[in-house]
Amino acid sequence: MTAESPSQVSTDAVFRLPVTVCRITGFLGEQTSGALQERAVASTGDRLKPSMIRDRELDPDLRRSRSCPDFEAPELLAAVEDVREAVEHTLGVDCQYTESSYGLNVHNDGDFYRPHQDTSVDYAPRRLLTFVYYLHRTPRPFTGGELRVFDAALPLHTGTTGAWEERTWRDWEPEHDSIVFFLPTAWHEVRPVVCPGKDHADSRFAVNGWLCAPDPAHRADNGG
Ligand SMILES: O=C(O)CCC(=O)C(=O)O
Ligand SMILES: [Fe+2]
Repeated sequence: MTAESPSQVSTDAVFRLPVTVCRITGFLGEQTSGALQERAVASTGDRLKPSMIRDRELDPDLRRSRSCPDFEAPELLAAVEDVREAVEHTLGVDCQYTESSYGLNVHNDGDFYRPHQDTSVDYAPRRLLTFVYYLHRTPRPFTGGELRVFDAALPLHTGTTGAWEERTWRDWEPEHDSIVFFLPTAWHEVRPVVCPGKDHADSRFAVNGWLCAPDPAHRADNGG
């Protein structure tokens, strides 16, 4: 062993760590989730716009779905607040003084969202926690549409990164009335949806949002 190479670990070695996803099924119960599902189905026509990436760009190679940014789901937000502390403990994040932002995303036949992160240093850095709540008709009228969450790949030595093709992952079913929470830094994607009938009511509906650190510019005591 020489001073220059004290370790036998390859310079290409990569740590692969599972990313924690906190998933709750039967979250709102049959009646509340059914009512929310009906409101989601009723969001059609002009209310649905092609989904953007980074809140402002259309990129059909990266994301294909439609979104309703002004969808209201106060009962869901109240339930998220009820489990917030438990989720914080599980994921190791503090969201006590956060503000939420959310919208409805609709995936129909052939729709997808390629691997991405919900936050980065220069995009939406105030997002601290991602949540996605799923709604669909029963039995599930589509296949695919799993939420794929990639394991983290950390180089042991600076200068090497895990090759994208060698990534490992876990898929989560977008089951009606289930919700997942994960850190917005996690790499994730929506697998392509197969919904042969193409009926809007048969879509994969998801209320997707974030708990965000407050913007200092909006503080009530700002400047005081
Ligand atoms: O619908 C999902 O499962 C995830 C959606 C998503 O990743 C996003 O909107 O940023
Ligand atoms: Fe995302």
